[in-house]
Amino acid sequence: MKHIDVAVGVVLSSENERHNQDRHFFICKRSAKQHQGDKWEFPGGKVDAGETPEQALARELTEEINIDVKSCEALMQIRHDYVDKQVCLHVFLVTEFTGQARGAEGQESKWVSGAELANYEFPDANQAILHTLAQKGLCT
Ligand SMILES: Nc1nc2c([nH]c(=O)n2[C@H]2C[C@H](O)[C@@H](COP(=O)(O)OP(=O)(O)OP(=O)(O)O)O2)c(=O)[nH]1
Ligand SMILES: [Mg+2]
Repeated sequence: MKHIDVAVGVVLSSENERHNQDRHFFICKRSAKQHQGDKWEFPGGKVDAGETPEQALARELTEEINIDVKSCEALMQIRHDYVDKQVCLHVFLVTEFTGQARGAEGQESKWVSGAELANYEFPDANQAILHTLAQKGLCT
């Protein structure tokens, strides 16, 4: 089966808020023709040959959502088997960036609160991300 490494950025709003619970997350909608199409995602993409996951993260977030990552931390790695593809997601928490996040490839995108994340359909592999964010008190 096809195996791919993917860099994924959980981008947190940089507003100077007092409570973690108030922080917002930037999410994008995958296009209908992509793998796991029409689902929402944390922006990111495939790690190219010769790239580290962190380098891929910076490149993909510039391409897809127009930001420059200034600070990030590794959150977790998730291996997941879809019927047609095996993915390893290298998930980072992006805590500082410059630029205005937007769907730079024409995709639908939005900032949502931690509580609102539950209202969006993500690929199955993302359950573990939402669980970890909840454990860290970043979403409910
Ligand atoms: N970006 C992203 N990908 C995810 C998430 N959850 C999840 O299972 N995936 C899977 C779906 C895809 O199989 C893979 C991402 O690959 P991709 O095809 O979007 O990579 P890419 O951005 O390089 O896309 P492309 O230019 O080839 O269309 O990871 C997520 O939250 N964000
Ligand atoms: Mg992508």
